Amino acid sequence: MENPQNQLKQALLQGKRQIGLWLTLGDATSAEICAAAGFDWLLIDGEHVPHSLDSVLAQLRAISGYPGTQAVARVPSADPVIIKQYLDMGVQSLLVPMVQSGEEAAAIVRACRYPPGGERGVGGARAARWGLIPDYLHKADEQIAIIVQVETRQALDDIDAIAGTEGVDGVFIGPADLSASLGHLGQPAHPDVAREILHVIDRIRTAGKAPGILTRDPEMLREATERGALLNAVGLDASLLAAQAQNLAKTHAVG
Ligand SMILES: O=C(O)C(=O)C[C@H](O)[C@@H](O)CO
Repeated sequence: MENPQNQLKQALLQGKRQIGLWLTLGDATSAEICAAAGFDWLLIDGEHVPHSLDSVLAQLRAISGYPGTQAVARVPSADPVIIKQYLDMGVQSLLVPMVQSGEEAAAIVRACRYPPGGERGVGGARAARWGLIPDYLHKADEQIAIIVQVETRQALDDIDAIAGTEGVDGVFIGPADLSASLGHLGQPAHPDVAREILHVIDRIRTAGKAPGILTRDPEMLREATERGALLNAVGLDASLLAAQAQNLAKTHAVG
Protein backbone atom coordinates (compact mmCIF):
# COMPACT_ATOMS: atom_id res chain seq x y z
CA MET A 1 0.00 0.00 0.00
CA GLU A 2 1.32 3.43 -0.98
CA ASN A 3 1.24 6.57 1.12
CA PRO A 4 -1.60 8.61 -0.47
CA GLN A 5 -0.44 11.46 -2.67
CA ASN A 6 -1.63 14.80 -1.35
CA GLN A 7 -3.60 16.04 -4.36
CA LEU A 8 -4.38 19.39 -2.74
CA LYS A 9 -0.68 20.06 -2.15
CA GLN A 10 0.09 19.13 -5.76
CA ALA A 11 -2.69 21.36 -7.08
CA LEU A 12 -1.42 24.33 -5.07
CA LEU A 13 2.16 23.75 -6.24
CA GLN A 14 0.84 23.78 -9.81
CA GLY A 15 -1.02 27.03 -9.15
CA LYS A 16 -4.45 25.45 -9.60
CA ARG A 17 -7.27 27.25 -7.81
CA GLN A 18 -9.15 25.04 -5.35
CA ILE A 19 -12.71 25.81 -4.26
CA GLY A 20 -13.76 24.69 -0.81
CA LEU A 21 -16.50 24.65 1.80
CA TRP A 22 -16.22 25.04 5.59
CA LEU A 23 -17.69 22.14 7.56
CA THR A 24 -19.02 23.33 10.89
CA LEU A 25 -21.77 20.82 11.63
CA GLY A 26 -19.32 18.25 12.96
CA ASP A 27 -21.25 15.44 11.34
CA ALA A 28 -20.00 12.70 9.00
CA THR A 29 -23.20 12.43 6.97
CA SER A 30 -23.33 16.14 6.20
CA ALA A 31 -19.58 16.01 5.40
CA GLU A 32 -20.31 13.23 2.92
CA ILE A 33 -23.18 15.18 1.36
CA CYS A 34 -20.82 18.14 0.86
CA ALA A 35 -18.13 15.86 -0.57
CA ALA A 36 -20.66 14.46 -3.04
CA ALA A 37 -21.50 18.04 -4.07
CA GLY A 38 -18.15 18.31 -5.84
CA PHE A 39 -16.00 20.81 -3.93
CA ASP A 40 -12.24 20.49 -4.42
CA TRP A 41 -11.72 20.57 -0.66
CA LEU A 42 -13.64 20.59 2.59
CA LEU A 43 -12.44 22.13 5.84
CA ILE A 44 -13.17 20.13 8.97
CA ASP A 45 -13.16 22.89 11.56
CA GLY A 46 -11.67 21.77 14.85
CA GLU A 47 -11.23 25.34 16.09
CA HIS A 48 -14.80 26.56 16.52
CA VAL A 49 -16.81 23.34 16.42
CA PRO A 50 -17.34 21.05 19.45
CA HIS A 51 -15.48 18.12 17.95
CA SER A 52 -14.05 15.01 19.44
CA LEU A 53 -11.15 13.33 17.67
CA ASP A 54 -13.67 10.62 16.76
CA SER A 55 -15.96 13.06 14.95
CA VAL A 56 -13.01 14.49 13.00
CA LEU A 57 -12.01 10.93 12.08
CA ALA A 58 -15.57 10.06 11.00
CA GLN A 59 -15.61 13.06 8.66
CA LEU A 60 -12.19 12.17 7.25
CA ARG A 61 -13.50 8.70 6.47
CA ALA A 62 -16.67 10.06 4.88
CA ILE A 63 -14.75 12.46 2.63
CA SER A 64 -12.18 9.81 1.66
CA GLY A 65 -14.89 8.04 -0.37
CA TYR A 66 -14.82 10.99 -2.81
CA PRO A 67 -11.36 11.10 -4.41
CA GLY A 68 -12.06 14.41 -6.16
CA THR A 69 -12.52 16.13 -2.80
CA GLN A 70 -9.65 16.64 -0.39
CA ALA A 71 -10.04 17.00 3.37
CA VAL A 72 -8.29 19.81 5.19
CA ALA A 73 -8.55 19.87 8.98
CA ARG A 74 -8.18 22.92 11.20
CA VAL A 75 -6.70 22.13 14.58
CA PRO A 76 -7.99 24.11 17.59
CA SER A 77 -4.52 25.51 18.24
CA ALA A 78 -0.88 25.09 17.30
CA ASP A 79 -0.32 22.65 20.18
CA PRO A 80 2.14 20.00 18.88
CA VAL A 81 0.26 17.25 20.72
CA ILE A 82 -2.99 18.05 18.91
CA ILE A 83 -1.16 18.43 15.60
CA LYS A 84 0.31 14.95 16.18
CA GLN A 85 -3.11 13.46 16.85
CA TYR A 86 -4.62 14.99 13.69
CA LEU A 87 -1.67 13.83 11.55
CA ASP A 88 -1.83 10.34 13.06
CA MET A 89 -5.53 10.15 12.15
CA GLY A 90 -4.50 10.63 8.53
CA VAL A 91 -4.93 14.37 8.02
CA GLN A 92 -2.54 15.33 5.24
CA SER A 93 -3.57 18.97 4.86
CA LEU A 94 -3.51 20.89 8.10
CA LEU A 95 -4.81 24.41 8.77
CA VAL A 96 -3.42 26.05 11.91
CA PRO A 97 -5.29 29.11 13.21
CA MET A 98 -3.97 32.32 14.74
CA VAL A 99 -0.33 32.09 13.69
CA GLN A 100 1.34 35.32 14.79
CA SER A 101 5.01 35.12 13.80
CA GLY A 102 7.64 33.38 11.73
CA GLU A 103 8.83 31.63 14.91
CA GLU A 104 5.36 30.16 15.47
CA ALA A 105 5.18 29.04 11.83
CA ALA A 106 8.57 27.32 12.13
CA ALA A 107 7.43 25.52 15.31
CA ILE A 108 4.35 24.25 13.46
CA VAL A 109 6.52 22.90 10.64
CA ARG A 110 8.68 21.08 13.22
CA ALA A 111 5.55 19.59 14.83
CA CYS A 112 4.51 18.19 11.43
CA ARG A 113 7.84 16.57 10.56
CA TYR A 114 9.56 13.48 11.88
CA PRO A 115 13.12 13.79 13.18
CA PRO A 116 15.68 14.83 12.18
CA GLY A 117 13.77 17.61 10.36
CA GLY A 118 11.18 17.98 13.09
CA GLU A 119 9.70 16.69 16.31
CA ARG A 120 6.61 14.68 15.37
CA GLY A 121 6.22 11.70 17.68
CA VAL A 122 6.30 8.23 16.15
CA GLY A 123 3.24 6.02 16.50
CA GLY A 124 1.52 3.33 14.47
CA ALA A 125 -1.73 4.88 13.35
CA ARG A 126 -4.29 5.28 10.57
CA ALA A 127 -1.94 7.67 8.73
CA ALA A 128 0.48 4.77 8.30
CA ARG A 129 -2.41 2.35 7.72
CA TRP A 130 -1.29 0.63 10.91
CA GLY A 131 2.06 -0.36 9.41
CA LEU A 132 0.79 -1.40 5.98
CA ILE A 133 2.42 1.58 4.21
CA PRO A 134 6.05 0.53 3.88
CA ASP A 135 8.52 3.18 5.02
CA TYR A 136 5.72 5.59 6.02
CA LEU A 137 8.05 7.36 8.45
CA HIS A 138 10.33 8.42 5.60
CA LYS A 139 7.52 9.31 3.18
CA ALA A 140 5.07 11.13 5.41
CA ASP A 141 6.59 14.62 5.54
CA GLU A 142 6.54 15.22 1.80
CA GLN A 143 2.79 14.56 1.57
CA ILE A 144 1.75 16.94 4.33
CA ALA A 145 0.50 20.38 3.37
CA ILE A 146 1.02 22.93 6.13
CA ILE A 147 -1.28 25.93 5.86
CA VAL A 148 -1.01 28.61 8.50
CA GLN A 149 -3.70 31.15 9.20
CA VAL A 150 -3.06 34.87 9.54
CA GLU A 151 -5.87 36.77 11.16
CA THR A 152 -4.47 39.54 13.37
CA ARG A 153 -2.60 42.83 13.07
CA GLN A 154 0.40 41.15 14.69
CA ALA A 155 0.44 38.43 12.03
CA LEU A 156 0.26 41.01 9.24
CA ASP A 157 3.25 42.78 10.74
CA ASP A 158 5.27 39.55 10.45
CA ILE A 159 3.73 38.30 7.21
CA ASP A 160 7.01 38.06 5.28
CA ALA A 161 8.57 35.86 7.96
CA ILE A 162 5.43 33.71 8.27
CA ALA A 163 4.99 33.22 4.53
CA GLY A 164 8.74 32.78 4.04
CA THR A 165 9.00 29.97 6.59
CA GLU A 166 10.48 26.89 4.96
CA GLY A 167 7.91 24.09 5.00
CA VAL A 168 4.86 26.35 5.00
CA ASP A 169 2.86 25.53 1.86
CA GLY A 170 0.08 28.05 2.16
CA VAL A 171 -1.05 31.06 4.16
CA PHE A 172 -4.76 31.40 4.77
CA ILE A 173 -6.47 34.68 5.60
CA GLY A 174 -9.30 34.69 8.15
CA PRO A 175 -11.36 37.82 7.38
CA ALA A 176 -13.66 37.45 10.41
CA ASP A 177 -10.85 37.54 12.96
CA LEU A 178 -8.74 39.91 10.92
CA SER A 179 -11.52 42.47 10.74
CA ALA A 180 -11.95 42.17 14.53
CA SER A 181 -8.24 42.68 15.08
CA LEU A 182 -8.20 45.71 12.78
CA GLY A 183 -11.00 47.40 14.71
CA HIS A 184 -13.89 46.44 12.39
CA LEU A 185 -15.56 43.61 14.30
CA GLY A 186 -18.30 41.97 12.21
CA GLN A 187 -17.28 43.83 9.03
CA PRO A 188 -15.00 41.45 7.12
CA ALA A 189 -15.71 43.35 3.89
CA HIS A 190 -14.80 46.76 5.36
CA PRO A 191 -12.58 48.66 2.85
CA ASP A 192 -9.67 48.85 5.35
CA VAL A 193 -9.84 45.07 5.84
CA ALA A 194 -10.16 44.42 2.10
CA ARG A 195 -7.10 46.59 1.42
CA GLU A 196 -5.04 44.65 3.97
CA ILE A 197 -6.24 41.32 2.58
CA LEU A 198 -5.14 42.17 -0.95
CA HIS A 199 -1.79 43.43 0.30
CA VAL A 200 -1.26 40.22 2.29
CA ILE A 201 -2.08 38.10 -0.75
CA ASP A 202 0.66 39.96 -2.64
CA ARG A 203 3.15 39.26 0.17
CA ILE A 204 2.25 35.57 0.27
CA ARG A 205 2.71 35.26 -3.47
CA THR A 206 6.02 37.10 -3.30
CA ALA A 207 7.16 34.43 -0.81
CA GLY A 208 6.17 31.78 -3.36
CA LYS A 209 3.40 30.30 -1.19
CA ALA A 210 -0.26 29.61 -1.90
CA PRO A 211 -2.64 32.28 -0.55
CA GLY A 212 -6.05 31.22 0.70
CA ILE A 213 -9.17 32.89 2.07
CA LEU A 214 -12.67 32.12 3.31
CA THR A 215 -15.12 34.64 1.96
CA ARG A 216 -18.77 34.60 1.01
CA ASP A 217 -18.49 38.12 -0.40
CA PRO A 218 -18.50 37.82 -4.24
CA GLU A 219 -16.57 41.05 -4.72
CA MET A 220 -13.87 40.04 -2.22
CA LEU A 221 -13.69 36.59 -3.79
CA ARG A 222 -13.25 38.11 -7.25
CA GLU A 223 -10.53 40.52 -6.11
CA ALA A 224 -8.71 37.90 -4.05
CA THR A 225 -8.79 35.46 -6.96
CA GLU A 226 -7.48 38.07 -9.38
CA ARG A 227 -4.63 38.79 -6.96
CA GLY A 228 -3.75 35.08 -6.86
CA ALA A 229 -5.65 33.46 -4.00
CA LEU A 230 -5.68 29.74 -4.74
CA LEU A 231 -7.33 28.09 -1.77
CA ASN A 232 -10.74 29.68 -1.74
CA ALA A 233 -13.48 28.63 0.66
CA VAL A 234 -16.75 30.08 -0.53
CA GLY A 235 -19.25 29.13 2.17
CA LEU A 236 -20.15 27.27 5.34
CA ASP A 237 -22.38 24.21 5.61
CA ALA A 238 -24.39 25.55 8.56
CA SER A 239 -25.09 28.84 6.77
CA LEU A 240 -26.31 27.00 3.68
CA LEU A 241 -28.65 24.88 5.77
CA ALA A 242 -29.88 27.84 7.82
CA ALA A 243 -30.60 29.98 4.75
CA GLN A 244 -32.33 27.22 2.80
CA ALA A 245 -34.36 26.10 5.82
CA GLN A 246 -35.53 29.65 6.48
CA ASN A 247 -36.42 30.19 2.80
CA LEU A 248 -38.46 27.01 2.71
CA ALA A 249 -40.24 27.86 5.95
CA LYS A 250 -41.06 31.35 4.65
CA THR A 251 -42.23 30.02 1.28
CA HIS A 252 -44.74 27.71 2.93
CA ALA A 253 -45.66 29.86 5.91
CA VAL A 254 -49.40 30.08 6.52
CA GLY A 255 -50.85 33.39 7.65
O1 LIG B 1 -11.36 34.59 10.77
C1 LIG B 1 -11.98 33.90 9.93
O2 LIG B 1 -12.64 34.38 8.99
C2 LIG B 1 -11.85 32.45 10.07
O3 LIG B 1 -10.90 31.97 10.62
C3 LIG B 1 -13.01 31.61 9.63
C4 LIG B 1 -14.02 31.58 10.72
O4 LIG B 1 -13.49 30.93 11.83
C5 LIG B 1 -15.27 30.86 10.25
O5 LIG B 1 -15.85 30.24 11.35
C6 LIG B 1 -16.26 31.74 9.60
O6 LIG B 1 -16.63 32.82 10.38
